[in-house]
Amino acid sequence: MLNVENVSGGYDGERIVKNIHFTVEKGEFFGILGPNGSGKTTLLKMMSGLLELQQGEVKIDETNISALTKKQLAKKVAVLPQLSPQVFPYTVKETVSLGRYAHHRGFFQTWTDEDENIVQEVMKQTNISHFQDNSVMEHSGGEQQRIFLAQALVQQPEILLLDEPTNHLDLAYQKELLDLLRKRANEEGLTVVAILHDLNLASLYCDRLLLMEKGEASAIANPNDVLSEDLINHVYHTEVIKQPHSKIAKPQLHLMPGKKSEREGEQVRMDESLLSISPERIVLQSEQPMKTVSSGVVGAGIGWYSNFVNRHVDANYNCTDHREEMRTYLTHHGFHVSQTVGMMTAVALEDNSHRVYEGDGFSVMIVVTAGMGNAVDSTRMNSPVAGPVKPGTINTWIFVNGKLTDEAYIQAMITATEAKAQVLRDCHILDTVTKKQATGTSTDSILVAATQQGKELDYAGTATELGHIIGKGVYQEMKQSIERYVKRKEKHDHLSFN
Ligand SMILES: Nc1ncnc2c1ncn2[C@@H]1O[C@H](COP(=O)(O)OP(=O)(O)OP(=O)(O)O)[C@@H](O)[C@H]1O
Repeated sequence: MLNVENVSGGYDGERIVKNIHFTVEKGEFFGILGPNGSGKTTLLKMMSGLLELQQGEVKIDETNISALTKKQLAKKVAVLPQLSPQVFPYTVKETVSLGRYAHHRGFFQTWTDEDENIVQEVMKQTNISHFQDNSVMEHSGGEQQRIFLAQALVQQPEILLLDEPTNHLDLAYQKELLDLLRKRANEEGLTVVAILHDLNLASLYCDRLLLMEKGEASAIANPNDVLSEDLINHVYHTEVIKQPHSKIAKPQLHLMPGKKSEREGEQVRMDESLLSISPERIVLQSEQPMKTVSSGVVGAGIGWYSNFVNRHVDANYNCTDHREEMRTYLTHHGFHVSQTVGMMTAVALEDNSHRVYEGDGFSVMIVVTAGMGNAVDSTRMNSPVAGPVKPGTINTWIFVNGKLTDEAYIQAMITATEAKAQVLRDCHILDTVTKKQATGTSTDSILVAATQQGKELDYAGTATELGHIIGKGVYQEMKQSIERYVKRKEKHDHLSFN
């Protein structure tokens, strides 16, 4: 266990680091963050015994490090300093081997098999074996970083102190180095203390973080608490947005770039002139990407998209990989798949219904295509919905010219779904199997997209103007579209009958 007890210190009597107090447990990965000049390196130098303390103590397992000889300390603590431009003309292997110094008794003690095995193993782990006979001077900053990390690891310390270890490393090596350190921490109980500038990497790898500000500890806690928008904004004087990582329970911070021009952020256009409707597809192309939450065939989930395509497919459309087929279709028709949300429907697109609804400082455009072939009661108890599904689906598009919160996106979906159930009730649409009231169809899709410009719209529940417009608008457009669908079907059935 490493104890940093009320430590203060600096250079030439000046106090740079002030009253820092924390404990790092065996096997813990502890990160030190802070703006340039906040005292991180000075603190690390004091923890490694390189810089004398003005006040306080640094202890390893209750022993003050000032009571240890250099060699005793080197067996316990290894340091990877910031990369120095000055390197000596040794080979890579010689440089790494210097890390074994603490384990040799006499100055001229011979090199043992154990030393060789450890050096070879660590060089393999840090991926430097293949250039072990080259001079260190021939290597790039990133390669030198790995060489000096290997030197620290062959020292087999209990505690590893690293000053910006991922500097100079490309993306893959940053991940590899941090994976390696975390594995050693978990499996071998190596205690890792690392100064990191990348707050997102710190979030992914560190168990706890110390955030320094002007030589003092601004926070010591788990990454979720330290990486709060307010704290980071306060310490770095920079606006960040905190979001969860999409795959694991770790926070990530997004920077907000400054405006490109004064015009950026002005209200953007969102009206029917952006829509083009043909029997083959309905397309909305916006001038700027919109933040979209959708259940489309392509572009589903959360993302920023500028093309929205509702494609007509034949009633007998059957494809083993409909996502891939849809991507091919979009590409073939000139849409960049990465910028497009794509949906499918077998209903006649002429029967769509759409309109722009004006709110106070914002607008909403709603576009609906509706078919009832798979009408279903979602509360059906006995028989699950099973294929083959007949073509016929409700695709609902809601475009908001305004700035929505995540909460508003979710509420918009709730409001739209409630409106859908009401339309189906009023249109007497029944579940095709149970003949009870239908609440939707088994293949419905929805998208809510917002320009994220203009008026801030925090909520979209029915108590708000936005919610009211969505509820009313979805009801009206969907009802219109269903009535057109029903009329066409009656005409078709009548013709087939005759
Ligand atoms: N050898 C030194 N002699 C005198 N002052 C120093 C010395 N090293 C650093 N300082 C000063 O101490 C303060 C803290 O520096 P330190 O290197 O600890 O900050 P840091 O948080 O690691 O910064 P960075 O993120 O830029 O690496 C700075 O104002 C710096 O100028």
